[in-house]
Amino acid sequence: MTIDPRSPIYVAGHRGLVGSAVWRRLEQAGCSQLIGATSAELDLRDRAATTAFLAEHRPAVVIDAAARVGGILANRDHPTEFLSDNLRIQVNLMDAALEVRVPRLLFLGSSCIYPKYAEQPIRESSLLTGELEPTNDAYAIAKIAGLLQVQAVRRQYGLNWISAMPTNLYGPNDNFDPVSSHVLPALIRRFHEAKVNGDDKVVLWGTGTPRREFLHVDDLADACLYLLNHYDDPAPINVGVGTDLTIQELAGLVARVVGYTGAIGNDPTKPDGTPRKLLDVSRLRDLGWAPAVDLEPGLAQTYAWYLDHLGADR
Ligand SMILES: NC(=O)C1=CN([C@@H]2O[C@H](COP(=O)(O)OP(=O)(O)OC[C@H]3O[C@@H](n4cnc5c(N)ncnc54)[C@H](OP(=O)(O)O)[C@@H]3O)[C@@H](O)[C@H]2O)C=CC1
Ligand SMILES: C[C@H]1O[C@H](OP(=O)(O)OP(=O)(O)OC[C@H]2O[C@@H](n3cnc4c(=O)[nH]c(N)nc43)[C@H](O)[C@@H]2O)[C@@H](O)[C@@H](O)C1=O
Repeated sequence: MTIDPRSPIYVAGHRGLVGSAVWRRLEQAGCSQLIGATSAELDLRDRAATTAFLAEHRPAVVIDAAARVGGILANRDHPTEFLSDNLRIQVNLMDAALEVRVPRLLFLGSSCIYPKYAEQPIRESSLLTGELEPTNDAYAIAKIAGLLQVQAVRRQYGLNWISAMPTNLYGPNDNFDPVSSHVLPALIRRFHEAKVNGDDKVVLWGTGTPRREFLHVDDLADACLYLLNHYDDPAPINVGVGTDLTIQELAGLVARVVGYTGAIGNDPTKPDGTPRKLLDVSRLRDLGWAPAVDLEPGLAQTYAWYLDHLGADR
């Protein structure tokens, strides 16, 4: 199945980290009928408004990059909203897409759907084989419900919908808020501010020992288009780079890119989360896709973007 660039494509969440990268990638591919709406224009938690929007625009493709997203503390401290908002956003969007029989839909989950102690690297078949990481179990359950909805619609209605499970992402348009962000943008900001203020120590949350895998969002966007053109299977597919590093090693890399030369400490009172979640990306590699952006140049590009947008609202 190949996406027709002249067909209407709705990118839900098109101003976010992922949605904006997907939008850029689709533009690059010559897609001329892109549809987007901010959450102020269309709150996807509003079922009637979502149904009306899909009925009006009748997209041929929907990419669901709209969600309540955040780092480890945001997830830990707001499980109610991470469960409720994400369930409502995805159920409303998929129900509305089903009503108008959208032929192709890509749902985005996350590597946190897999068990906390899954065998590494994590294969798609590990789903539901063990307990979830408690700091993000609400978010993970919402995402698992989303991929099951995709499978149910495929089975019952024969629509060619798919799910992808990306690893931790970073890049332009990320959330750099010190409390609600993920680790990579948080560290870019913290090391930058320490450099500017002449601080001699930056403190990391947790022990620094957890391992994480980081994929540049432009690679994810490219993978999304690739999957829409080449993937047609009910099973979710992992999207990652296939290598990981410790948070302490990541901090060293960010410090080097930012030009911070002071000490790096730890705050073990903050949660570590999952010890490791390296995705097995062999199914995606076998389909013929591989990432293009290495971590260090990707970090440098993201830091340059951060400097260009200092003080700007997302
Ligand atoms: N960031 C990461 O590391 C990872 C992300 N993912 C997945 O990728 C997807 C996108 O995440 P990401 O881009 O990082 O998140 P962002 O927070 O950067 O963007 C989320 C987008 O969702 C939109 N949105 C949120 N709530 C609503 C709502 N009620 N109605 C309409 N739109 C809404 C926002 O719209 P607006 O800007 O208009 O308010 C925003 O553009 C999510 O499904 C996430 O689970 C998966 C793995 C890792
Ligand atoms: C993508 C994925 O992201 C989330 O999971 P996570 O990978 O644990 O998220 P994180 O990026 O916030 O943290 C990664 C690691 O880094 C450490 N850490 C150090 N210092 C900072 C710091 O300053 N900020 C943050 N956020 N973490 C820090 C932190 O303690 C942890 O050990 C899910 O909730 C869920 O949203 C999801 O699906």
